[in-house]
Amino acid sequence: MLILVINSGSSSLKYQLRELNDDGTDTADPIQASGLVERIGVPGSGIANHTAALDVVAKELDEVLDGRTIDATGHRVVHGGERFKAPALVDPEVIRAIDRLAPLAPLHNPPATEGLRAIRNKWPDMPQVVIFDTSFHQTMPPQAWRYAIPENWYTDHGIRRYGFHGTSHDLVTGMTAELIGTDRDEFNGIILHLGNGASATAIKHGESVDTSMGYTPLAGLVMGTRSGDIDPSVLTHLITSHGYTADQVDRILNHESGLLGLTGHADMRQVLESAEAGARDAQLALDIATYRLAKYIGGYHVAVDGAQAITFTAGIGENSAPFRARVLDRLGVLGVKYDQDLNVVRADEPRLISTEDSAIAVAVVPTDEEMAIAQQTFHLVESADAWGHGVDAL
Ligand SMILES: Nc1ncnc2c1ncn2[C@@H]1O[C@H](COP(=O)(O)OP(=O)(O)O)[C@@H](O)[C@H]1O
Ligand SMILES: CC(=O)OP(=O)(O)O
Ligand SMILES: [Mg+2]
Repeated sequence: MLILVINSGSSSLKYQLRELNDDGTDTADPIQASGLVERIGVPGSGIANHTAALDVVAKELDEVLDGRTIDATGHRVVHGGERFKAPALVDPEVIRAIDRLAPLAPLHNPPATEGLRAIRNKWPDMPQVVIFDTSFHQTMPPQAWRYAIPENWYTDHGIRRYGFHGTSHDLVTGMTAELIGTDRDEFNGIILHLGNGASATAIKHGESVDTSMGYTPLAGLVMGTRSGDIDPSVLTHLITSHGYTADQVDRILNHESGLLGLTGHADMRQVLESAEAGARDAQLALDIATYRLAKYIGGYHVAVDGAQAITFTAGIGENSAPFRARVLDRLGVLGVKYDQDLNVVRADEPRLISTEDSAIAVAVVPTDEEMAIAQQTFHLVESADAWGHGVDAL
């Protein structure tokens, strides 16, 4: 089965065309094509919107497909609100529901529904599946997802913690349990997804019980360009006393803060290089980022009643031994011990970097959101087919 995976960002569209076996597993060479359309909606880029971006993708795919047809498309959708606790097969009502969630994710959900409609218009018979970043976190208990604000802000406006990167946290939870030889149902741990966006998730009995992102993906850890946690009064103060508009504050906290705001570099590699070269701002940025991350790990160790493993994943988590070392060096009080020789970049497979006598296992596990989306799309389309045949037979 050929599955197109679409990840619509606010100004970009990433895609992969993946080939799966009849049982839903990857073929030997699963990635048939992949690409990235950037600068969507940026004046002068020639790509006005996500519909135009999909025209570019369709042209690129035509050459690869060589007459074969795509069987289904799986879309990453950032916000599924409280409604979508699992992947869903797309119909017009589902698209409208995602549209209604747009106020919760103004940069992410509108491009996603534009993509859904564009594909429906281009390939009307192709099944589409939506997979939500928020779904995995719907198992959190209210003590983790409610904010201490008036109840009607939640009931009237949906203000609560949702959490993101769920596809990755879910996949990596299963892989970590397998790595340490525990049934997923019995696995308690902490997953650190550290990419451009970064989030930590507390896992109890294999499910999310807390996560560092909140109402939006701005909350929590220090990220490439996002501030993470900040006193909300800072925002109102900048607006009422320093002449900022709400839009400016929002843009600066999302796009000009984090590592970029502290050092001028959003990329962790550059921050580590400058710190090695003695730059004070880069050293401070690393201290802020690793100190905050270590505090989340300590908190989540409590939240899960004792973590069996701490897992690093995504761009920084998988590739940066120096960043991992700076975090782990802060966890001695928890009895965490790692092996410097194991803490190096190695082949793309899950592995432990802790010592035998570490109180908590430390793992590095490569995430693969596209693979997970393709597999979930496959299974939903297959079961819908089975259901469809069942209905026909009645
Ligand atoms: N070898 C490395 N050392 C440090 N950081 C790295 C390395 N390789 C990648 N990164 C970081 O990973 C980040 C991207 O992570 P990734 O998970 O690919 O992001 P996203 O999918 O959110 O775009 C980059 O900002 C970069 O700083
Ligand atoms: C939700 C989110 O933060 O996604 P990304 O890491 O892709 O920016
Ligand atoms: Mg990512």
